[in-house]
Amino acid sequence: MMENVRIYEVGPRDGLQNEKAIVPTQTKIALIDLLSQAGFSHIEATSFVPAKWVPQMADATEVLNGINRAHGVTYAALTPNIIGYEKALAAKADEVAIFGAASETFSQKNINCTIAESIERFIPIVERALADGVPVRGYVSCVVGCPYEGDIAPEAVAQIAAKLFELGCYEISLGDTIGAGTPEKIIAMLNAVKQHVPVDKLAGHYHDTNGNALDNVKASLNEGLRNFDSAIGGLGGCPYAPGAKGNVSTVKLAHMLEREHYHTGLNFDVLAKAEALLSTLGENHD
Ligand SMILES: CC(=O)SCCNC(=O)CCNC(=O)[C@H](O)C(C)(C)COP(=O)(O)OP(=O)(O)OC[C@H]1O[C@@H](n2cnc3c(N)ncnc32)[C@H](O)[C@@H]1OP(=O)(O)O
Ligand SMILES: CC(=O)CC(=O)O
Repeated sequence: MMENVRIYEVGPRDGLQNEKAIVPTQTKIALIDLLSQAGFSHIEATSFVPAKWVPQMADATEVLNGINRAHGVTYAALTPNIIGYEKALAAKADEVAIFGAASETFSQKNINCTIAESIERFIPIVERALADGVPVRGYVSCVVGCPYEGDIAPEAVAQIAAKLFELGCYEISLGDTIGAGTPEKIIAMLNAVKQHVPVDKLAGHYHDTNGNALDNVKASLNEGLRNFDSAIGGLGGCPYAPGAKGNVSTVKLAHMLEREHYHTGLNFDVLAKAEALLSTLGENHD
């Protein structure tokens, strides 16, 4: 029997946050509505961050209010602090994500605080969310390389992954933010993290800057991971990670997994329609 792999679609957030021209709210809604028909259990729809930090996500409330919610699909949003969490809750996000980093400099540039301060900031979010019955996912950025500090030690990743898991995140998504990973580096990082977080609570979130993302997924499958993030059209990047390119493309990832005899449950015809919609945006994707 084929084993299942869950693909967590992050295109509407991680993909669109880095588009140069502001994408109209109705286009974002149309994209999420299409993706909702593709068979994903989880779609990261938006993020509740100040517009001065990420202007592209300024319409987070309108996006969540405008979509047609499909049965069985969890619509998630990034929440950097309690203000973001309150807004996400008001807009009826089904799940929220807190996002830290294994690099001090990236933490400062991306969320304007140290790693230790970020943990203090996350505690009230997780407490509130768990009391409200809202699942919390935790991200660790820069799991192999940082655009400011270079190589990141696997133990630094393990430390923050462990903290986020202890706080109450149900899953830790390991972000190769700048696509610096190679299978060897990813395996070393995973071996450190697996000492602290069960492998079935880990997800791989690999950007494809250097074309290694699919090989990094294969290496992670060998290490026992069965959860991966991807973005439709290979969209993506982070405004605070210079040079970061798109996430691994959902279609490429799903095709590779099916070739390797894993079941994704995704409908390739619907994914093709979503990619066609993206082609109207004009840049940054394949
Ligand atoms: C690898 C990746 O792709 S990660 C995702 C991409 N990166 C991001 O989204 C960047 C996220 N970063 C941020 O959102 C910011 O750094 C923050 C919110 C975490 C911290 O920013 P700071 O400017 O230090 O926040 P601070 O708490 O000082 O608040 C500044 C102002 O923003 C407002 N604000 C704070 N948080 C939020 C929020 N979540 N939503 C809306 N407004 C907010 C405050 O009310 C305050 O407003 P005021 O100036 O009118 O008083
Ligand atoms: C929050 C993320 O988007 C993760 C990353 O790419 O570092």
